[in-house]
Amino acid sequence: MEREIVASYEPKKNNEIRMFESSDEMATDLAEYISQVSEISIKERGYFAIALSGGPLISFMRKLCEAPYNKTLDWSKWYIFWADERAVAKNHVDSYYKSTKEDFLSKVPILNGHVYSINDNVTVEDAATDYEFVIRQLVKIRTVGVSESNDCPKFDLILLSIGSDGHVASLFPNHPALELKDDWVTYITDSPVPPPERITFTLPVINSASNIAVVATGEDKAKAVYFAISDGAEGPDAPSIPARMVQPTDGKLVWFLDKASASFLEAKTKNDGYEHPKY
Ligand SMILES: O=C(O)[C@H](O)[C@@H](O)[C@H](O)[C@H](O)COP(=O)(O)O
Repeated sequence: MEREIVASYEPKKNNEIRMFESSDEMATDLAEYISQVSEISIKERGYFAIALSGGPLISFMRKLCEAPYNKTLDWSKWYIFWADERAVAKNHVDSYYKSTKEDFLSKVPILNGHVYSINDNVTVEDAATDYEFVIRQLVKIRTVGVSESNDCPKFDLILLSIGSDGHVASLFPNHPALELKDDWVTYITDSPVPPPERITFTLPVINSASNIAVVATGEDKAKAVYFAISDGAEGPDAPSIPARMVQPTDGKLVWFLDKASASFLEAKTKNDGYEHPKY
């Protein structure tokens, strides 16, 4: 007898879930997705303002440095930001700027003047204030768009990766930074994942983006992914998963999942007697 397939998780409105068999397939699709979003943004606004973050993201963007994208994309219209950054020197091994420069920026013709990295010569608090100021200037002249629902910047694309605790950017479970409503950029000094000092976009800024993509790889993300994606998922940990609070106001959210990170979702969907662990 055929098993009944029931979708026992309900993806939220404006959420799309893409699952991949291999890292290569994910990288191919992510490059195509970023390319399409950049083309649409440049056509509609004349610019492409993209915010990056850490984790495996940059390696998944590797195909943008190859044909056809290295030749076809209008790189002169790209503006680079970071949704979060570790407060370390730009040449420090922990710096997202450093790894992004080495693995992406040095391989494509993005203009140096369009790369907005964090000031690494000041305290983490001042770095957050400076970064918000810079973004405010760019919103004024509309290099970065503005949200129709609030005065937040409307990045064309914010790329995030998810940690095993469900953190996105440098927004960690139960951290007061999750509650901020008026700040665009904030700082933390107590990150549970080292290094402790970081700056991060706040949830209102993330959720005001036109497009958000979250990349998840590895079985250690399966629980967080399930709680983040599934509206109906319950459990004491569920409400504290920061990735669950990522929900674009007017934009669209796409999840890029490898098989391991999607394993709880798939098990729940198949209704094949799999007893989902209770959290
Ligand atoms: O310092 C951090 O906050 C981490 O580097 C984090 O941002 C990372 O993106 C996730 O932990 C996923 O990374 P992996 O998929 O490599 O586990």
